[in-house]
Amino acid sequence: MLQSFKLCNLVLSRSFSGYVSRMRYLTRLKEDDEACREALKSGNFLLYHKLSPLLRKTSSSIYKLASLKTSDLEQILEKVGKDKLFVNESFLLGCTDMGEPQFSLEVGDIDRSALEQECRGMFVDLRKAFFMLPGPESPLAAKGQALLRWHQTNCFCSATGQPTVRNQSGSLRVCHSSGITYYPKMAPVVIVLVSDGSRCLLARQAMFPPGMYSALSGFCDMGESVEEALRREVAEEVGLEVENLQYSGSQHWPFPQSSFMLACHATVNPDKTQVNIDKAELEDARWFTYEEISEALQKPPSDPRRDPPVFWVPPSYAIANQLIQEWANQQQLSRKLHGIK
Ligand SMILES: NC(=O)c1ccc[n+]([C@@H]2O[C@H](COP(=O)([O-])OP(=O)(O)OC[C@H]3O[C@@H](n4cnc5c(N)ncnc54)[C@H](O)[C@@H]3O)[C@@H](O)[C@H]2O)c1
Ligand SMILES: [Mg+2]
Repeated sequence: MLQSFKLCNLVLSRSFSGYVSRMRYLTRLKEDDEACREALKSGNFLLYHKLSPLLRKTSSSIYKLASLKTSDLEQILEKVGKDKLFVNESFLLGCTDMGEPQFSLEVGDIDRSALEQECRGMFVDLRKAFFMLPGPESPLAAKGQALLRWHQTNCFCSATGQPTVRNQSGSLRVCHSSGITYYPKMAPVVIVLVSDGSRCLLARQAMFPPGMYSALSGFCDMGESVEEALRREVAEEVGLEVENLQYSGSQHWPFPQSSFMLACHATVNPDKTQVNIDKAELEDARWFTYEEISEALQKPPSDPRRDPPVFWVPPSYAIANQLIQEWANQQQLSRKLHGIK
């Protein structure tokens, strides 16, 4: 069985591009428990302590996700008094560009400082880790946490109350009593940057850090399209009617519990820009000029413990930042065309 699996992978990697063979390999690992157990023997593991990922400082003093090989992880587990079979509790995350499988493992029931010492790293709250990690590592850290959280909160069938059982990869859980299969879920959220042609509309919730304003956002209701959700959210939160919706991109967002952010641009009639804020949702919503936005994009987020609350926008790992950046680029281009400095 294993031999034929390896042969099959070899044939795949010769006949397809690297990307296609990696995706086919992952599909196989998701569906085939034995193949996944085998992959655990040569995996890369991200560790989480009560959902905080393990980071390590590199020789060039930047922080990266600590990725442990199977043999290293087994040795560490034995040193902290845990059976090395604990590795099998990991969940499949993906694979590296070299085709090595990646897993996440929750180690919250092991002594944190002993683990940090053995791993030469530290467990960091995910929100803080986002500020410390290089750009491409944040989505992986978020995915690892989201998958662990989903399994921790879906141990029982909502129809029967009976325990659900995971497959080896962690791509699903089954209730053997009802036969229901549960798959990891994300809640769709629309996020929209509204423009009146020369200004953009940003808002803040009372829970945001002082001074931070972001694009309008909201969870999609059951049965809604992205376009419907977006028009409704803007109407509800600031009392405006948007038009010209344009898709920009998407992002998995681990807070509060795995959202799927769908980001768009939209415009309003420049004669109808009076905002009427829903104070239950938002503390403030304001129109910002190109000058205010480009200044905010150039400065790092302020530290609320040190700085007075000045206006700033979400950092680059948040899709709100992408929307704001795109709007600023578009404004810059149109100002150039019209000879405005
Ligand atoms: N990545 C980014 O750039 C970015 C930017 C803005 C918001 N966000 C995320 O988008 C999420 C939603 O934005 P919002 O707060 O403006 O939404 P919102 O305007 O829909 O208001 C949130 C309220 O909606 C209700 N709600 C409905 N469905 C929900 C669900 N599935 N899960 C939780 N609450 C639900 C709750 O009462 C909640 O208090 C936020 O939690 C935030 O983490 C991400
Ligand atoms: Mg909202």
